[in-house]
Amino acid sequence: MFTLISATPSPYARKVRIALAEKKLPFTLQTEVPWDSTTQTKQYNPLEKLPVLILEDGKSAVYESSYILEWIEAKYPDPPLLPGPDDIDARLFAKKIQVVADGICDALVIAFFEKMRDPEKQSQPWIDRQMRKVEGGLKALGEWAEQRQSDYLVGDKLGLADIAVGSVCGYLACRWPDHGWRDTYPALKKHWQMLEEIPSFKETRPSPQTMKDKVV
Ligand SMILES: N[C@@H](CCC(=O)N[C@@H](CS(=O)(=O)O)C(=O)NCC(=O)O)C(=O)O
Repeated sequence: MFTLISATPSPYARKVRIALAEKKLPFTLQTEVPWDSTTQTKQYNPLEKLPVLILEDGKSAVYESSYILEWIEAKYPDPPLLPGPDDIDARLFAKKIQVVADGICDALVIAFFEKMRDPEKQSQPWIDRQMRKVEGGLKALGEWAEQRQSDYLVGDKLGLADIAVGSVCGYLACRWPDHGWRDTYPALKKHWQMLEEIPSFKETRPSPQTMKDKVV
């Protein structure tokens, strides 16, 4: 059986948890705080990041969430989470949506840790730059949510794009509860609320974690 190294707030790990559930692939969830010295990520990932999918041999591992999802889709194609090669533009669009969703998460994580520094060491221009990426990314997601032709962002069934967007929206709701994206982008809010009722989303809702070690 697979083991997934995950963390309770991680939007990247949530994508993988949802995909494994949607494909009915059983796995052991190994929840860690990747910022603490106790994490096992570096035993499997030279980049010391989770999520890490440890394969059935207990040693080989796949890491970087978008690559883990590509790996799962290639090895376990049914049910598909991407349009087929016969609809390559839709397939590529779904991956583009994941790029933006993950990029919002990346900027949020950078801003989060910049704000953990002693106030006099924080760079406001650096935080502002990250939050510009968050706002620009959310604007794009909001437009795609408005333009969708079904309940889902690409095609007419749950796919990678929905999983990535649901994960970043859930992360914002968890870590940035006062951010106004739900008022600014009602179509995105409606899409996210629909996703959160799906069992694989319900079972993977993010929650904050407590970091023991000093990170910055
Ligand atoms: N691009 C990576 C990002 C993964 C990532 O940043 N993971 C964080 C944890 S979380 O932000 O997802 O909660 C991590 O392990 N950070 C530890 C480190 O960067 O040393 C992915 O998509 O998998």
